Amino acid sequence: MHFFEYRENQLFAEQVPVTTLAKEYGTPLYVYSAKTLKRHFNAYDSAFSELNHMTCYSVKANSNIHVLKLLGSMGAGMDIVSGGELYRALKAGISPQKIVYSGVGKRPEEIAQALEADILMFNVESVQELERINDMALRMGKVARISLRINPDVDPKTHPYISTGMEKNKFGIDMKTSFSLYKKAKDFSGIQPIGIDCHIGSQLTTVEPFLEALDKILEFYNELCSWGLCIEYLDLGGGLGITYEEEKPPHPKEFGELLTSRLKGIPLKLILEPGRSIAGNAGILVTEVIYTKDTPSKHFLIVDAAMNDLVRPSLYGSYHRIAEVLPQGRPLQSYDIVGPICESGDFLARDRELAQCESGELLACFSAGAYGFTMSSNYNSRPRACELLVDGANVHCIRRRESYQDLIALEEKE
Ligand SMILES: Cc1ncc(COP(=O)(O)O)c(C=O)c1O
Ligand SMILES: N[C@@H](CCCC[NH3+])C(=O)O
Repeated sequence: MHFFEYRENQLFAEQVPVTTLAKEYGTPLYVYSAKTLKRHFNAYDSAFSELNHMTCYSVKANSNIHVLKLLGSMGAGMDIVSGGELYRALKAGISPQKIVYSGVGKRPEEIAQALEADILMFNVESVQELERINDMALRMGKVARISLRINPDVDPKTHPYISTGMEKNKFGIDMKTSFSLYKKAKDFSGIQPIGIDCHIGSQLTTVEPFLEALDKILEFYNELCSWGLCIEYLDLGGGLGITYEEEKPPHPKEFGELLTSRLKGIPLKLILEPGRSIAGNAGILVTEVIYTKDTPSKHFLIVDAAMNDLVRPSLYGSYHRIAEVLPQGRPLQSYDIVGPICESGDFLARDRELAQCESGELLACFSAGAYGFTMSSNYNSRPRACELLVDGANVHCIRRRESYQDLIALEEKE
């Protein structure tokens, strides 16, 4: 459920016509709905209200500091994967005690930054990383709270590029090695194991893989308890999918109920790291048709948003619904909707049925609030898009459009 709706035959972002936004801020343009972000966060967070839990929004999904502030004001913690994301989270006023740090390649300076900030815990992804955190904590006179990220070898049944919990993936530590590491943890005086972590992938549309992973993790937890190792936190990561096309992922409520029934009575504090399920359907990308072009085999709509703005279709073959901002009631036509970038892989949609369009018309690309702007680049020296946050009738420009000067700013001599 989101607040991008057609009224009076035109698309609105909450109370504001999208045409008004495009006129004032230009295109390509990311538009987020504050009401949708709040609704999604509440739906997710309240689904676990019977459990002692903390919802740590996954910053990588949409890391605009104003989005982080909004979610932080609702009580969200943050899941981070880099020093840059830590910087953003702290700047957004998130308490370090609500920050968990995942990622396979934490660099020494990033570990130092997180130790300095005194974050809640590191989700450790390798033996060498654990040794490094221990050494650095000792040198800095700190004790690092950690979880091991377990790789439970479960198939999440999602796109292979975003599967993270199978043995062949680079993420986490296999169960056997994890057992021996928890046993050895007492030799690491700079480390305090306080949790177990697991994140098996993104855009999961069924609950079975989550439950399969959870069962394995709970067995693991019982084993740790039998050795007398007291773990306080169970971090189950993110990964709950959304509807882009016809997927029917479980509603957060259903997801919450299932996990609650498995976890009730177990003395663990649950951490969740949702990203896409909070931000995905809270954003659209607005683009203008520059040209229409017919070739012997295709009808092309050449639009002003490209793979540098939204890479998901090019990278994963992902589907994003695309529709006219001002429907004209014209007959349908099959289009390839492509950007101006010099790559044949630069497309937002292929062979897509859409009402016939003309140059100058606006299109909205839906479900672009997560992994949209955060994965954008300057390829072909294209300034990155402007981001707006609409809240009722109020419009906040939360990132201005980049300028040509911005493109070269870091290349100029001091
Ligand atoms: C460690 C970790 N936590 C949380 C997430 C957020 O996942 P999603 O956006 O699918 O909820 C990711 C991304 O897949 C991740 O790598
Ligand atoms: N970037 C991916 C999700 C990756 C999640 C990060 N672990 C997407 O757009 O679907």
